[in-house]
Amino acid sequence: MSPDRPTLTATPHNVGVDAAVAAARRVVTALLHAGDGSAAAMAEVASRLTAVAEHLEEHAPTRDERLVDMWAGEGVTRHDPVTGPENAVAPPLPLSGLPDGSIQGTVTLGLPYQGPPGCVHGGVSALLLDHTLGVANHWAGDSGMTGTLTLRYHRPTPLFEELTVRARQVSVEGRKIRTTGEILAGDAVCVSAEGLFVNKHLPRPR
Ligand SMILES: CCCCCCCCCCCCCC(=O)SCCNC(=O)CCNC(=O)[C@H](O)C(C)(C)COP(=O)(O)OP(=O)(O)OC[C@H]1O[C@@H](n2cnc3c(N)ncnc32)[C@H](O)[C@@H]1OP(=O)(O)O
Repeated sequence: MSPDRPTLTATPHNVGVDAAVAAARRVVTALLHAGDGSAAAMAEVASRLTAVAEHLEEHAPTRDERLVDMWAGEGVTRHDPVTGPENAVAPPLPLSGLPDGSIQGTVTLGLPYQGPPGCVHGGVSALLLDHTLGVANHWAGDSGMTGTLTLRYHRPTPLFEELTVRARQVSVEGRKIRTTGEILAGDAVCVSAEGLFVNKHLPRPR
């Protein structure tokens, strides 16, 4: 971690659930690459994946226990669908704080995130931006829930290329927090976002 670029999201471990989740992401991508035309023995693949799921389910805590556990830490989240190392849905997108108060991260998205041919799904872009704007608010000190998120899709966002996702808090007026952000491919802005967050927090499960 660079001292002038603090990491604002959980760092994945190479062991335990994080390592298993990294393998699961690889499986999701490999399945999509394989498709119906694959020569792989899909019935055997399905059987082995089902056995893995059953093993995990057998050894999991209850859902309520897990919810408490997920929210027990006071720092960054490990389970969210954008940055979380224990969430196989997350690409993941690691985020760092910049000296000017903004935050930024880079990510390369593959086939699981496709919308138009060869390009990122617009809803996935919205997910990345909503979360990044939210983390920018935490980093700035005033945070809340998304009230309104306005997106402009300037040009198709490419898969398989490094994207930069960045955001900054713009103003705080009473409970209303305004935040902006962008997704860029190289120097080109693909998607820009304006968010109106309202300072309100749901209680953590206990
Ligand atoms: C472990 C630590 C973790 C740290 C890192 C984690 C990072 C996580 C990042 C996660 C990121 C992901 C984030 C997520 O996924 S958040 C999940 C998605 N968002 C929601 O589910 C929110 C659902 N809505 C609500 O809960 C409430 O309606 C909110 C909270 C929005 C308002 O609440 P409340 O009912 O109490 O508000 P109020 O009526 O007293 O009005 C107050 C003021 O606000 C104005 N207003 C109200 N609504 C809207 C609106 N929709 N747009 C624009 N403005 C709105 C209103 O006019 C008034 O202004 P004024 O009249 O005073 O001028």
